[in-house]
Amino acid sequence: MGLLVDGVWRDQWYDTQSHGGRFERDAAKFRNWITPDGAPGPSGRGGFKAEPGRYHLYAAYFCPWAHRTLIFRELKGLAPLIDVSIVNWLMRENGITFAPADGVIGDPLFGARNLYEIYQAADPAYSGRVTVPTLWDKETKTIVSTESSEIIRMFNSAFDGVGAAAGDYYPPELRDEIDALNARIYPTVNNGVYRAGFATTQAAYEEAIGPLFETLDYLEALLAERRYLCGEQMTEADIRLLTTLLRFDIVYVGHFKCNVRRIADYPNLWAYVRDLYQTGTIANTFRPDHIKGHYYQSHLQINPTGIVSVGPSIDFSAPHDRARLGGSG
Ligand SMILES: N[C@@H](CCC(=O)N[C@@H](CS)C(=O)NCC(=O)O)C(=O)O
Repeated sequence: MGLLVDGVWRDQWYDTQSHGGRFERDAAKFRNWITPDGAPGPSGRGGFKAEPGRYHLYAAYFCPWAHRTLIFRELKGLAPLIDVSIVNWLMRENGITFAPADGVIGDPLFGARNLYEIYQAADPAYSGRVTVPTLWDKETKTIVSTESSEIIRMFNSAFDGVGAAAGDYYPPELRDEIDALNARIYPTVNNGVYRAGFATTQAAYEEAIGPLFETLDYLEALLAERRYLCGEQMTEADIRLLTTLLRFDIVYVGHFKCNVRRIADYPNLWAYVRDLYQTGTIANTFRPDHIKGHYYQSHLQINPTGIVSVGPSIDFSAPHDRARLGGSG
């Protein structure tokens, strides 16, 4: 676990001391966009035209942010267009690695052993965190983006003219609603579990736990009436929530102390997770062994023995009965 400083790897855990025990996530530094014609996107520079075979996605099964991109790659049928590497779940002194193991897909471009080598290839003087997902451009030999929320937007539409599957998960008429949901769910739920788990003071932990369960309670009520967060159509907001909910009972309840309630205690949220999990080929992207291995074995500050919990046993393929609320998933 560490970061690059002027292109040199340094093994170092997150600094919470200077923020009153709070975990504060660094903003992603590569923020370019793939667009249909290579014109610049909302941030960064242009020159990244959507073309089959041009881009490579470095992803992880363990990571909720990378998981979003893997799900979008499935939903949009992008596997034939965008190759993928899957990193090892263990994150220790060399950070994220390609150490061979079941489910790991190594780096075909550089034969890298560690993800930081990809960042050094993009910018030999890079300073900052080295994270998954990382989207690489083989043509200009640089990193396009390290921000999952933006990578899924690119995957949603940029490749539509070059062979992506149909489907718009950020349709114009729902954008305001999706943006509002994301604005609440990201800080309190997606990042909220990390703010609880990585807190190093009681106050910082409690500061995260309250809003986390308030939002889950709110979503539970919303999903009594609606099959998906925005109604009958599955959107980006659902996928962003799903990757956190899939990890909740298996790691966040125990490892991150998010144990006021389990997802299994919320009838609507729990059925909703099963519904989404059973949609299309989403289940192919879910590897609970990588997820549990990562959290319990990589965060030795929280779990110094590195022992991985055996339970709980959860059947995500059990019937969900959500089709009664409409929609087609
Ligand atoms: N803003 C990034 C966050 C990605 C992120 O933090 N990924 C974690 C794994 S779950 C990571 O790579 N951590 C390594 C580190 O922080 O050094 C995104 O959403 O794409």
